[in-house]
Amino acid sequence: MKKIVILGSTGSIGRQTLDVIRNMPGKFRVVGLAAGRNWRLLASQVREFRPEVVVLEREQELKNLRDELACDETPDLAWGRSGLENLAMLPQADIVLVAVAGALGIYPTIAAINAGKDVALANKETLVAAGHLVMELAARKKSALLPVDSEHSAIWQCLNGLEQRAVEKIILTASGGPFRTFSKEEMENVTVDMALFHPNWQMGKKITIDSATMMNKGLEIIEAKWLFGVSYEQIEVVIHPQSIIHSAVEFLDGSVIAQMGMPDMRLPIQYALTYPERQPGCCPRLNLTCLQGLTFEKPDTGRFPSLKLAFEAGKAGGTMPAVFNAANEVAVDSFLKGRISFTTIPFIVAEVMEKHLTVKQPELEEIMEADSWARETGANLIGTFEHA
Ligand SMILES: NC(=O)C1=CN([C@@H]2O[C@H](COP(=O)(O)OP(=O)(O)OC[C@H]3O[C@@H](n4cnc5c(N)ncnc54)[C@H](OP(=O)(O)O)[C@@H]3O)[C@@H](O)[C@H]2O)C=CC1
Ligand SMILES: CC(=O)[C@@H](O)[C@H](O)COP(=O)(O)O
Ligand SMILES: [Mn+2]
Repeated sequence: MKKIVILGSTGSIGRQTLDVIRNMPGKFRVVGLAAGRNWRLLASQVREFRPEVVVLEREQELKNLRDELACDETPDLAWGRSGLENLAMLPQADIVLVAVAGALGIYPTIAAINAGKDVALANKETLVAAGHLVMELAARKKSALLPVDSEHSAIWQCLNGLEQRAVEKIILTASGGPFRTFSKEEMENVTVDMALFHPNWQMGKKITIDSATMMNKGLEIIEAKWLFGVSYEQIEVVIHPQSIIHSAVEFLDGSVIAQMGMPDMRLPIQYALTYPERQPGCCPRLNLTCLQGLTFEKPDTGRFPSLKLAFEAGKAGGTMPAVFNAANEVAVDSFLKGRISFTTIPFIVAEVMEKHLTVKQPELEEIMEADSWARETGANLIGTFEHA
């Protein structure tokens, strides 16, 4: 039985991971769970899965959880970044699933790899900000990085052990989000609720906004570069509104292999957890004759500048992708709070990138410094918008 730690168990990926595990009795034992503030949901997960260690973001919610679980057999409890990192290194764990949102994921991912764990990585921001460090560390520690992001799981499945030098290009599919057909002017007036309505996937708020700006695809371009060792010239984004083809690989001989399935994250989660095996699970089946048709379009970088910014950040390298990511995180947060408009998000990211002096081959400390600088610079810019 594989022993698993889930970081971000109360979120969209975390809850779906627990569903996968629930539907594969006898295959997994949940030894650790971490969440942010949703201690009530965490308490019910603790009662169901009986982990040995549980972590929350802050001490105050941890007290609530302790009181809530008082009559039960209580697991070891911890809080904060150190709690998260220690949980990622839990000696009895075989695999750590990282599904916290944002650059916060860097710390437990590095901790898990350092402890020699296999890492099922949903958190794309980690590779965007610190890809060169994480990939090098994983290779050195012989820790497997198992992609969970649907497109990267698809590419991984298409490659299926084939040599990377046989790859001509990676075709990264994108739904285009809720504003795929909107004009620039129409996008200026969209509301938070409109942006939170993804046509195909139910996800956490941050990634849902990223899908609407197509920043998600930008982050995924950089994630793919690190996971599959390709150049940016070998990555093509194709809009595929139905989200049935999760991505494809074109090989040197012209053959294109694509991975298909219903848009349900439980399939890539399950594949990462059972790899290298395939096992029956709870995912809905794809019936090709029931599909209305699969369509494809070129992305429009005029309406969705995030894609262009991602290629620029990735090609600049060094600390620039961390700045790209952090500026986006603050901008998305401000949009969700109603402080800036939707189209201001990529504008803020572009402005912050413009001001940044890239540090080449940065250490983790320099990446985190660049991340903090970008958040502060982004926040100041956002302030000028509010007072304008
Ligand atoms: N959702 C999806 O379908 C997909 C998501 N991803 C990626 O996976 C990651 C997670 O996304 P998603 O599940 O949608 O996000 P959610 O916002 O739904 O979940 C985030 C999780 O992280 C927890 N969390 C937040 N802060 C902390 C903290 N300080 N310490 C510990 N836990 C914390 C939250 O806890 P709480 O709620 O208790 O505060 C929650 O459990 C992102 O990087 C995203 O890009 C990738 C592909 C698809
Ligand atoms: C489910 C998943 O992997 C998301 O990253 C999804 O791909 C978002 O859809 P977009 O293609 O709209 O960004
Ligand atoms: Mn994805």
